[in-house]
Amino acid sequence: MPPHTYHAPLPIVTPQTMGRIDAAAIGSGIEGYRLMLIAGSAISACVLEYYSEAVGAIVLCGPGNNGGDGYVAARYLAEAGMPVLLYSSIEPERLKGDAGRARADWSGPVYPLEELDCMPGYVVVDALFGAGLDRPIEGLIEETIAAITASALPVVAADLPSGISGRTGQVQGTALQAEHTVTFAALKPGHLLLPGAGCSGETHLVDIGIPRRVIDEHNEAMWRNDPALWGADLPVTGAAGHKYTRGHLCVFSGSFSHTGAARLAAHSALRSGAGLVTVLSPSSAVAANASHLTAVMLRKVEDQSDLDELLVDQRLGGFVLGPGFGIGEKLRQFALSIVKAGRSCVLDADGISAFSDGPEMLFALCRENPLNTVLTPHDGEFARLFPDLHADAELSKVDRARKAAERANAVILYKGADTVIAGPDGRVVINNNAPPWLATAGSGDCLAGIVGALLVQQMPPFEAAAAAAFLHGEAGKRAGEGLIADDLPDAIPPLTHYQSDNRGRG
Ligand SMILES: NC(=O)C1=CN([C@@H]2O[C@H](COP(=O)(O)OP(=O)(O)OC[C@H]3O[C@@H](n4cnc5c(N)ncnc54)[C@H](OP(=O)(O)O)[C@@H]3O)[C@@H](O)[C@H]2O)[C@H](O)CC1
Ligand SMILES: [K+]
Repeated sequence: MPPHTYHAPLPIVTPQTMGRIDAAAIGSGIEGYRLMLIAGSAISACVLEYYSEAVGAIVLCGPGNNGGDGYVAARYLAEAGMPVLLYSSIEPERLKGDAGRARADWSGPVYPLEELDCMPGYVVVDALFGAGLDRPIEGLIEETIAAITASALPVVAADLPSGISGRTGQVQGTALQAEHTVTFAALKPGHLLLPGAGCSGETHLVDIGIPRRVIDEHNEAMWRNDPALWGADLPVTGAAGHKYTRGHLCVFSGSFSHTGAARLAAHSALRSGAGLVTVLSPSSAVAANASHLTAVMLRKVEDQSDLDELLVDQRLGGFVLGPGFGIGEKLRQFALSIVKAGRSCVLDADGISAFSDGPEMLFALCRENPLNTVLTPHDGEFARLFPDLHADAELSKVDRARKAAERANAVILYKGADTVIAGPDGRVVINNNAPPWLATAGSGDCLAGIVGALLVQQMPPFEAAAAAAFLHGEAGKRAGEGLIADDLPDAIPPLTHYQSDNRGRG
């Protein structure tokens, strides 16, 4: 298969920055109302494409420019011959600026929201709130959302489903569930972070005429995960390559009854291109591991002196520590000596929980040996390691991951259906290719193995973590619904499929 050529990764911006982008575009001579006309026409086009059989459209307009988009969409839908019923949450005379102009250009009746009747066969256009939502929805609009939800009418949202914070993806009081969301110029975190991602349905990103240059000037170092970000950093196996040039990864096994996790990670690592993979096993588990391993090698590592001996071999480029290992002093000492030795280290599962009571020494060592460590917490593990960040309701998952990466001096791969990867330098990607059935026992062990494999193949850790999350998602899709973790390693796609020359990298 030929390598993909990607133009550019999709930037993600917060609604606050989007406001600045709008202002900059308008300041450079682009007329604001023109942006609204294109936005409204895109919403109308979405309705006509997906709901051409609808009896009509119920358009709900709010107090700001999101409502303005609704008036424009209503006009285009009516011009296309679709019956339109338009309801406003405020007296229409109060609309100002571009939204006021959009209202003036709408020649049909405007009904107060109180009169809304969710008639069967209609499609709802939600233009109540977009980027400007800044507090919980209550009162009449809350009741309206409840009525639409109860009616099960399909919803097309303008910019964001009303009630979803574009910055955090969190529900502000209550929120509409859209089948389609039409957004403008750039994705917002709320389209990709849960629960906003789920409420958005299918998200359509529309170019409304804001130059890419203006968006790039306001970039927040945040992208949707995409091979365009890391395709050029994927390891290339040249004709002269041999197994040592492809890196040697070691994966620690747990004790006798906890060996499967390490083997899943090890198998995934080999499938992700590591030249050699060795499972490091305590004596009690050597027999159990030996009976299951073929291409993966096996070595006894019982205690610190065994590990010290191993660390003398510079060819052992990286370690995966945590899956099935057990929480305790042994894990902490192993982790600290690996990081101290300047080796790549993926700390997963118990490898994270073991530091709940005092991660400072680990974080300090990571500072001395930057670009070596990747932490892969799920939400519970994140809460154990960064309780203050986890408890801060003001922070989005992106904010939490960023602050954690900065504090830990390590790459944070914050797992979930909306996995966020953050580097200590502030870069962030949000991954959105994981199918729901990827959430299965052992899936995280496979992911840790993929990260480790890419690290020992000399991929920089932020790119390695982002690529691993993406490959893991693709493997989940390839293995299909009903997969178990044992299926995942063999479903990892070939890396060459995603190699690129990175022309799009900004
Ligand atoms: N991105 C683009 O390029 C374009 C986007 N457009 C659309 O414009 C909106 C953003 O418009 P804005 O007017 O800034 O904000 P909203 O329409 O989302 O909200 C309007 C006001 O609503 C009030 N508010 C906020 N939360 C609540 C709440 N929970 N209950 C009641 N009222 C609420 C708030 O005003 P206050 O004075 O009451 O504080 C908001 O200011 C964007 O999403 C796009 O759809 C343009 O079309 C141009 C191109
Ligand atoms: K909306």
